[in-house]
Amino acid sequence: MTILRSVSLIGAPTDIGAGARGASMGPEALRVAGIREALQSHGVDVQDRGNLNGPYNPWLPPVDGYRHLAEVTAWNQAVHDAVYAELRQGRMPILLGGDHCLGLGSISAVARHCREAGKKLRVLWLDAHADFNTSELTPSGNIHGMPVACLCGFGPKELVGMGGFSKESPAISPKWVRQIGIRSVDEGEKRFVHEQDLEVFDMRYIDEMGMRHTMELALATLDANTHLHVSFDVDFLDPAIAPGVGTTVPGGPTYREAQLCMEMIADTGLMASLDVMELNPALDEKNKTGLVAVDLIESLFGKSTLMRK
Ligand SMILES: NC(=[NH2+])NCCC[C@H](N)C(=O)O
Ligand SMILES: [Mn+2]
Repeated sequence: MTILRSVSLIGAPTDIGAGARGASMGPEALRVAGIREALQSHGVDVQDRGNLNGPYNPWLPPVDGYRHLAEVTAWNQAVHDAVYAELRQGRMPILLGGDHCLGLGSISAVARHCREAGKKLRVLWLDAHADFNTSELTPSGNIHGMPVACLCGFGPKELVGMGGFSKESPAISPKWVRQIGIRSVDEGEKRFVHEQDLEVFDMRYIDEMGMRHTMELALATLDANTHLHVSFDVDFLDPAIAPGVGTTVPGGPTYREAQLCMEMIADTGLMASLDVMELNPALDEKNKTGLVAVDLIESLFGKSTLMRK
């Protein structure tokens, strides 16, 4: 039940899977917002591994339902390798995105590590979107709308196969995923989410049942042998507190709801890897969104805003 106290920051400065340019500046904005110092103040050993490299963004239209598939693959392979290397060293990788297509590289590395270590995996997907599109369903071709589907085996072989997985034996099962904060799902994508039985706690659910009950369910049935991965798309948050993202959707969790969400994750002591995705400084206001993201990450590492010890 101990949180890994050795963390490695991995920057992935690209917006290759997104529908707006600018998430490529996310890693630096998180550093400027003080992510390293914030974690250190909670006793975490932090190594900043710097930024990964990859192809530039050619900004082309989709081909066969995918935008920039070759470039997305190259970036994800770099992320996969870097995340996997940290896990092998017993360190906790924190991926600084970059757009959410990179969740594929990150989580496939986590899944590979768990498979080898005989660990169970639970993925918490904090997002406004389900990111469960396929090339047939996508309205945009933007691959940041597809990583969850790819991880579950539905996508191009370049992405589905990363880490030695395949359509027959994908990186994760939909059963391992809990999505929280969802409020924008495309029509075909919605059908597919139901078909695959993804467990989605959408905003209507959070409105009616509250964040506490939501997180109790999302974190139920974890045990000491579970690797908890958190994929935090900053657009999970209400745009009032987090305007600096490419695909804002109104009606997200408030500051307090988000804090409670993070604190309850921290209470499990099981978080072993994290993605912080989609921060877009070009759309932000004086790095306000970067700062709120860092504040919430502190809560994931046990900062309590209240009178708790
Ligand atoms: N990670 C994200 N911000 N995803 C947004 C996806 C938006 C939309 N569902 C699409 O497929 O284009
Ligand atoms: Mn997302």
